[in-house]
Amino acid sequence: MTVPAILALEDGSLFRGIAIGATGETVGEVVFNTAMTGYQEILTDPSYAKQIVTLTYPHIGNTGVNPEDEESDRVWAAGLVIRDLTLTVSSWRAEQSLPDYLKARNIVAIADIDTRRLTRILRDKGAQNGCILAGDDVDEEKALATARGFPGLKGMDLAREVSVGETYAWSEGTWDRPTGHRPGADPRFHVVAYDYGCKRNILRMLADRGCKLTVVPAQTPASDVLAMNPDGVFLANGPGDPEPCDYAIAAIREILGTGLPVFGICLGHQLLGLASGARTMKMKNGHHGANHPVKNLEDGTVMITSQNHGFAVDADTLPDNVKVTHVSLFDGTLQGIHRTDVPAFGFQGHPEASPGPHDCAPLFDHFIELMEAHGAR
Ligand SMILES: NC(=O)CC[C@H](N)C(=O)O
Repeated sequence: MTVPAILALEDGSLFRGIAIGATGETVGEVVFNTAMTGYQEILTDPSYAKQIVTLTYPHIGNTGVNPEDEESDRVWAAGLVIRDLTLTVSSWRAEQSLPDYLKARNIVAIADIDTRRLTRILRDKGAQNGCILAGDDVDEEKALATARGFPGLKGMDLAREVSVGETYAWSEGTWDRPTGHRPGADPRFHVVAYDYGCKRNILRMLADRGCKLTVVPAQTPASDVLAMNPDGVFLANGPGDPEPCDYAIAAIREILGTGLPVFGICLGHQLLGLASGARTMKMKNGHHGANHPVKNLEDGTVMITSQNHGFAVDADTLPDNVKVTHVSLFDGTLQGIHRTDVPAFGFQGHPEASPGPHDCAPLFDHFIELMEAHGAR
């Protein structure tokens, strides 16, 4: 027995399909992600809070779900939109199938819709607010009104909502441990990581490189972080608009003033830009995928990167002490910055991948080099 579901966009577009997760209602900004793998990592990435994710890859569910692929302790995406759900994999135990995973976590999701048509609308008009209703009595007018009632992500501070409540220690590494360091054994650096919505693979990749991590809530004052005597400070990815996160911008500015090495990823990179005096802006489409080419302006090389952002640092607002290190070859937007006066840098993409290619892993090594140089002084 299939259960009906509808997706309504604020522009009035309607899509009729079937429910593959929980029944009920969800609302958020609808974005499309072009990655061909990694739906579980995408769903559990806290950066997707209040976003409904459309996967452009048409056939989803083939690989089931498993505990190793969780990027946080829950699903953060507000909903899921797919073309075609794999229903034929009979070998999955119930807890390993995508629909059961979504139902157990109360995530509303829709399948059997024309995701190409949806993606074209999002590409032409930019990210749209939308609503999925799933159940036997779905009401189109209600879905449309709910979509139009969503205020949009601009101006929304979500980092403080998704962040951890308590400080905790992290020492687990990745499964393949490319650097040969045994995570947790004889750490060389103490890194304090601001959790604005941190993905676990970032922490693992730092642990691989000899970092002992203390993960702190988004609103932790700089003085508390400095009292932990870190060798470097990491600024995590996270959801929402960076601009209203005034507590984070103030803390980062104070930390930058001490000359400690600082590394920011995605939201962390945007906050580093704001703390350095630049502005951020909302993009028309944003970048969500695992195949985005990014050029390193220092050596001319191109990396294929994993991306998930809807805001960006505005390249026209950079102060003199911030240089551009990377740009997107899709749309020319700013992808990386480095401060010229202090050892601080940020990257807009997701060098930890999960999902995605590993081309950007050397960015983690650069943070280690900055901490080595800082300690040697
Ligand atoms: N992955 C992230 O950290 C996303 C950053 C920010 N929320 C954006 O959409 O641009």
